[in-house]
Amino acid sequence: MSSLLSIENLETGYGASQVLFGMNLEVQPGEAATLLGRNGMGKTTTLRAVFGQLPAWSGEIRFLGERIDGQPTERIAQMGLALVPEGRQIFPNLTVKENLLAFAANRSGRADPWTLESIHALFPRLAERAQNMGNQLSGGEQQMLAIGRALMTNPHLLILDEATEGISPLIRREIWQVLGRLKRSGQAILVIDKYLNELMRVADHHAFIEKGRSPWSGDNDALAAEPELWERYLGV
Ligand SMILES: Nc1ncnc2c1ncn2[C@@H]1O[C@H](COP(=O)(O)OP(=O)(O)OP(=O)(O)O)[C@@H](O)[C@H]1O
Repeated sequence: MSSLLSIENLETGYGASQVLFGMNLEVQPGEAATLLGRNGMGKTTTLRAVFGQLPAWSGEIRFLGERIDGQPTERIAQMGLALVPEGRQIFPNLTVKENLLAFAANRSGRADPWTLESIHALFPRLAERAQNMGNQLSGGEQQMLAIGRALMTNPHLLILDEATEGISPLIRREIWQVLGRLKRSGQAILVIDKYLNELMRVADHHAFIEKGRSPWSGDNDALAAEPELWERYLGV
């Protein structure tokens, strides 16, 4: 099976400051994968490179088998890669409904593409809030909207940076349930978060990042069998 997303020996950084030193990461079709690591290790930087927001200094990034390093962000998004960014980046002056419709497209050519109705069924709170402006939402509601907006592009791969950071426990639980449902429906997901127990319930495959390198990757059973890894790379 060829990987959906594959990062090989990626090096990049900001100006003279190198952050990634040969990063590797793979996400397979239909898989829920995680990228785990302490603050400042290079998770967001890896995503910036994937989305063409930072140039790769060396190494290769492939999506659907095609080289995407060096491609513009818009082209990468159109191929069916969707990001729920840290900070969510909801349009504050558009309604919830307008936010959901802003990028609606069937980029993966799904037979049953997401609609406003199916997003509302997934997150009933968004139906209640349909006419509210983006800036009238709680952090958790904004995150639901950011996920809904990404799904409305019908991506091959949904990537979430800090999926549940700063969100109330109740909505956090709802977001984990939704991610579990998406995964069971066959949606490929790459998720960054710090809640390891929840990540292990939702995801099949895990990769650690430490100082811009990837020292370990493996499946749930392998991660569960090596709790010393959690201490070493996450400090938990
Ligand atoms: N725009 C930037 N300019 C310069 N350095 C940056 C920039 N963004 C991040 N860095 C640096 O790059 C390193 C990796 O940051 P990155 O945001 O990728 O880490 P992270 O693993 O996502 O952690 P966090 O959870 O704190 O976001 C850090 O040392 C950070 O200070």
